[in-house]
Amino acid sequence: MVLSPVIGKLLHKRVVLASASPRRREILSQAGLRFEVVPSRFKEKLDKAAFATPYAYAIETAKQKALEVASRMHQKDLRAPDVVIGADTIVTIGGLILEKPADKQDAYRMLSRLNGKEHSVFTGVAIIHCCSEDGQLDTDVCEFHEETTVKFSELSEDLLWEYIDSGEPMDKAGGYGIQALGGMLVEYVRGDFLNVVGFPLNHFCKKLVELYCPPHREDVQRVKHDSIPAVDTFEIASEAAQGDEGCGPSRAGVHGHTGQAPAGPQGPDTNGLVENPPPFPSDLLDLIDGFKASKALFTACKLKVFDVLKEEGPLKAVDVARKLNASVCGTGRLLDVCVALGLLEKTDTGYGNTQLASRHLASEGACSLHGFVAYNDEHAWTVFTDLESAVRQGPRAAAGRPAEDPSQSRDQRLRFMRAMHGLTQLTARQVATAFDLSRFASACDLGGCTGALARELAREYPRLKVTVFDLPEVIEHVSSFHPEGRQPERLRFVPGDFFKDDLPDAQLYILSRILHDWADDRVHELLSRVSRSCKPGGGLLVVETALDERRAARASLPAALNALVRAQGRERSLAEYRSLLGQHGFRDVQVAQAGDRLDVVLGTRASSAP
Ligand SMILES: O=c1[nH]cc([C@@H]2O[C@H](COP(=O)(O)OP(=O)(O)OP(=O)(O)O)[C@@H](O)[C@H]2O)c(=O)[nH]1
Repeated sequence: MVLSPVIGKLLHKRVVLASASPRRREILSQAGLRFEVVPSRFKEKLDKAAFATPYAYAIETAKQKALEVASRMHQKDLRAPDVVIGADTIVTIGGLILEKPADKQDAYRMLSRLNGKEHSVFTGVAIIHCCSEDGQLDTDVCEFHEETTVKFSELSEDLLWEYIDSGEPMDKAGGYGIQALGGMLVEYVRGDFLNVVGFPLNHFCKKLVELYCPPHREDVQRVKHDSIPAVDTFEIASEAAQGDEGCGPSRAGVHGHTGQAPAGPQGPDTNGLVENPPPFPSDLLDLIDGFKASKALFTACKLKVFDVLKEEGPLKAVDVARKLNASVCGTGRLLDVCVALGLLEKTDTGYGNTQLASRHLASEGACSLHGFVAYNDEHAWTVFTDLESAVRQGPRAAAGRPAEDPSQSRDQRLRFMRAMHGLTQLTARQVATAFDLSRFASACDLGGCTGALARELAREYPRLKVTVFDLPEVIEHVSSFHPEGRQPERLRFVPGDFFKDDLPDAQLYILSRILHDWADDRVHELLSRVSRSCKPGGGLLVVETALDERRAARASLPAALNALVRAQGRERSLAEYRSLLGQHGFRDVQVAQAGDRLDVVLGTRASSAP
């Protein structure tokens, strides 16, 4: 990936975004930057007439915003962050600078000015490197601006007022948000779109390259000879950065007001020539630390940090600690780590959940993965400590251990059900719609657990009747997963063992995340039972994470390792699933993907027995 080396330069630094703008926060976090948010208290009231150009005004405002945060943080802790980023977006038309409208009338004045015309959007950005020494704050400022041209269509008064009444203009420079409803006002954009939204990401990354990955010495010589800039595009420079001696993390590469890094040698060797240090292994360090990040996430979930903050956040560390009955120091550190991991946000008022955390890490909610996290913390974590012996001796080494049996105890069973419920809810829609299943009037989800997939199927296909068939000790707990009460009429739960009992009648059988739990002999036994129950023309839908080269390596890696540490069962490739269905009398086998982690295989029962 070309981009990561540049943003990666900031990964091991404490970075603060000195902005209250949710758009800036989103743009930077989507680019993979890890940072805290501390909105600036600098009043945007500089004398515009004192600046030679509109962008000089925007840059100065951005700089003052960032400096205010740096010095406030320094005064508070006598320790400033490593980097503070400030930005200011303005709109200019006919020599006038437009900022955020003060009220609706002001928004109307601005939008009327822009109506039917071209205008410029400038964002000034300041990247401030801080250093606290002997109680003194020392700063290095790198600043730049970006300009984008935007043309508005001819808009009616009614439309303008309708837009103003939507409330959208009020916190946006020039009184419109191009990324939302305001996009409808715009005829064309020339330049960086994200610059209009509030942060020129591309230019920012180029600046990081200049700051952290100064050109090779040879390139500098080439510049002299050819007059071609060594870092002429961000992509080229960042590619170079991957093997570049100039990518060290030290402040040595960070330079002052112009933002230009020196192109000189990095250090002499005995011949007076440059000794190139190896590239800094940021990705490797991240990998080494990866397990700590997982454990921090697991611990925060277990302590219900995300639940507390969802209900009562933002809260200071001391208040979170009190609610968790935990130490203030330990809680503070855990919260800061969660900020760095992008799970929490920190502002003046305290710590709050990111949207991701509220949605997926709090224990309640349709998209909660809290149960899945707990399962990984309490079960997978322990099982994976056996990875070394599984690798040395192969998966059979694990066969001496008791099978990974989620029905061992009531608590373990419930934990497993919670994990499966969260995971299935997250993917149910993608699975249900991977194929058009409307030709089936009835379906039976074998091992369908809490019915999360069955419910989605019933919702998606209004004439489909769905049976969930699972062990009695599983079915007994189903109601606790659907606290709203009654199940939909077309959904029923039947207790039974798919290896022993008659399978319920259905036109479509579903085995979702079941086959990988079983060794080959058991898979054949199960598929032949399904095949016998399924009438010609009926279907079998298999849902699994297949070991497949098509998928990005990362997504199928955990599955590959699961197969090693599990006492029985194994992951299979798509070709194997196809062949298994074929061997058991299913024809026209088709494959589809459900999201980036699941494969769905659908076969139709042939009329002749296999
Ligand atoms: O199309 C869009 N244009 C502009 C915006 C948003 O407008 C504001 C610009 O205001 P400013 O630069 O002063 O930033 P603030 O929001 O006040 O936050 P600071 O704390 O950084 O001063 C900015 O939020 C843009 O994102 C838009 O959303 N769309």
